[in-house]
Amino acid sequence: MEQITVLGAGSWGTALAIVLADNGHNVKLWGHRADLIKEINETRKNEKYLPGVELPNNVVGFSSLEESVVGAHTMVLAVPTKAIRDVLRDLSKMIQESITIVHVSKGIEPDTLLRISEIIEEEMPSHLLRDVVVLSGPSHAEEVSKRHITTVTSSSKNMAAAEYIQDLFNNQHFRVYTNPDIIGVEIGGALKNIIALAAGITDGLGYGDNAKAALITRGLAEIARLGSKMGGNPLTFSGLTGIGDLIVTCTSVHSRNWRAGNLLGKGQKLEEVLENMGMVVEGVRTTKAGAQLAHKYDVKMPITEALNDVLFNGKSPKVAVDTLMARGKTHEMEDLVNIMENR
Ligand SMILES: NC(=O)C1=CN([C@@H]2O[C@H](COP(=O)(O)OP(=O)(O)OC[C@H]3O[C@@H](n4cnc5c(N)ncnc54)[C@H](OP(=O)(O)O)[C@@H]3O)[C@@H](O)[C@H]2O)C=CC1
Ligand SMILES: O=C(CO)COP(=O)(O)O
Repeated sequence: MEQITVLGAGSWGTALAIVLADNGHNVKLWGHRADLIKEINETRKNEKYLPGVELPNNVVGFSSLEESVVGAHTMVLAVPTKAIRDVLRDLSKMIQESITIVHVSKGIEPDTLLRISEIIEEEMPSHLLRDVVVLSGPSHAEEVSKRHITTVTSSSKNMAAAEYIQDLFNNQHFRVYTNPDIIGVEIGGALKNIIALAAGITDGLGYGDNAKAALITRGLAEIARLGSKMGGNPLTFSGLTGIGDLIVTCTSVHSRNWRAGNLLGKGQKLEEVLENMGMVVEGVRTTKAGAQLAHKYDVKMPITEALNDVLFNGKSPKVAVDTLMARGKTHEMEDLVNIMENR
């Protein structure tokens, strides 16, 4: 059994701490708010992020980052993407030996357009970083924490590291696959949040299941077009971290991205929506990054661009949908076929 540190005591960090604890590991769960950590240690609950869920005794909360990392050579990074650089900078000052970082965040950094594994490689001194692994897939924390059946994918440039993480997390409720395509896995996991926001918007506007199916399918087409051009394997997008995560995020009330989109579709302003959500809505930043990536790689991403106009350029959701539907006619598969032929 191992000593593992989970960095980030929100919904996902806490749910993954439960999975690891169920597998017999000793888990140190670090959160930057002392009151939340006190609640976790005194009540075995994290009511804000996972109401009603009891934490196993082998999950111990820490509000000191320094104390939380003692004795661990594997760390799960489960903070929102905008906090990752700060946490890594602090972390690198507190460890002496090299570690494996498993990141579970779904986003792309605007402007730098870096994937999370690239940010980790940039921020961590190379002598302190053994491997970077991403664990991603259709997995709402609310269900994982209740031990409902879930499947995810472990991916790394080093397959031995991906398999090590597969072994660490895999259990009867939480089945872990491996995939060597870290680019495809990270792009699928990040960009599905854009489509989930859009699916929430069409639901909020009162459109039905046909619109939802259209968004999931055409959303997948634009994610695969971009991801393939960035070097991802086109097949990855038909896997758990592609279509799998699109389905679960676009169709579930658990999804914060879907819920935020739904409120936008009903007429609320973005600032108001984010203020009331109380949890991270990764798709907002990632939409900005997605539109920048579409431009950089010269790939058509009409849904991403339409959402970018709604979020940042004041376009109304209804006008954005109308504009999408009024675009010139096109072939369903042509762009992806061209990209694959030119690889
Ligand atoms: N929830 C889910 O089902 C899943 C989430 N993910 C991904 O996991 C990542 C984390 O999301 P999730 O746990 O859901 O988010 P939550 O909003 O539930 O929790 C985020 C946690 O990170 C903390 N935090 C914020 N900023 C910092 C910082 N600078 N330093 C340290 N801690 C910080 C928050 O603290 P505070 O209380 O102060 O805000 C909060 O405890 C996201 O990228 C998300 O896409 C992936 C799969 C499933
Ligand atoms: O990534 C998730 C499920 O796989 C969680 O999605 P949200 O961040 O939209 O809640």
